[in-house]
Amino acid sequence: MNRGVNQMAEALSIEGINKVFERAGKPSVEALRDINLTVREGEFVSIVGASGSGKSTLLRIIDGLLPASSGVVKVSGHAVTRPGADRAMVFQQDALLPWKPVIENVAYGLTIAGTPKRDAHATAQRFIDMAGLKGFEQHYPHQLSGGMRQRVNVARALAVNPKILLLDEPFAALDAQTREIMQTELLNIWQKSGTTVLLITHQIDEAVFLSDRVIVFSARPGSVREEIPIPLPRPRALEVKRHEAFGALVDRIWHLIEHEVRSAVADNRA
Ligand SMILES: Nc1ncnc2c1ncn2[C@@H]1O[C@H](COP(=O)(O)OP(=O)(O)OP(=O)(O)O)[C@@H](O)[C@H]1O
Repeated sequence: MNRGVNQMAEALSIEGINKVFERAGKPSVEALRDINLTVREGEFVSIVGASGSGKSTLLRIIDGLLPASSGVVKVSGHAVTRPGADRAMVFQQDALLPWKPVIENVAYGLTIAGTPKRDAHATAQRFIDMAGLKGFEQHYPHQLSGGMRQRVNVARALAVNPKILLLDEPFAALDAQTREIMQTELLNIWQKSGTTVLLITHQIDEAVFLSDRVIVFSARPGSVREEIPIPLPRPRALEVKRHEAFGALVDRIWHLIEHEVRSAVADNRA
């Protein structure tokens, strides 16, 4: 498998998405305003923005878990109306089945879709190997570290061969060192699988390290404030974080959202 073959083809197209949450007896909440964004096949794109700027809401709309108030999301040209096998989501919280070993957790999406067990396990094994979990096939989630469990989650999401992998702060619960290791693991898996990735993160350095492009959201209602291309060469190793160009990109993005992050923090304190 190699990435970048179809870099010109659009994997995801978000067209004029608005989202207003109506609340009985309370003022409605405008979460997203006129979001327009396209992601090419094999591209790695991150969204950063202040807390409450609608990032998770957008990911849930893309996944088909939540309807938009207006606008359309298309995956490979087809409008999204509900969750589907062309999208897979990984959340911050562990979503593994505690009573199933790693191999069955990774194969789970395939078996419920009717894939014969032998084939499902063969595919699962491929992604277990890719995620560096060889030897842990028969371990149960409680026998794994937090970082390993998140790797199982990523392997499970990729095993169903989604067009797009949606990652909602997947490493937020991990300590700083494990998080950095997971970032490189994710890059390795992404390079090998060729999947299109849309990642939400609060960590600007994580977004810069991983992405081809970083989308900066304004404060609520969330809208695309700026798109920053990340021209750092690939493959990337953690050393790239020490380069001047890396620091300059992180600074630029931080300056774009600093004011909004500060006001979101002040709101939460009030
Ligand atoms: N079901 C809901 N009903 C009402 N308001 C909601 C609902 N879900 C989200 N919101 C509001 O929509 C806004 C956007 O929330 P969302 O969780 O998408 O932001 P976020 O950028 O992902 O935040 P964070 O970075 O803190 O996770 C917030 O003000 C939130 O309170």
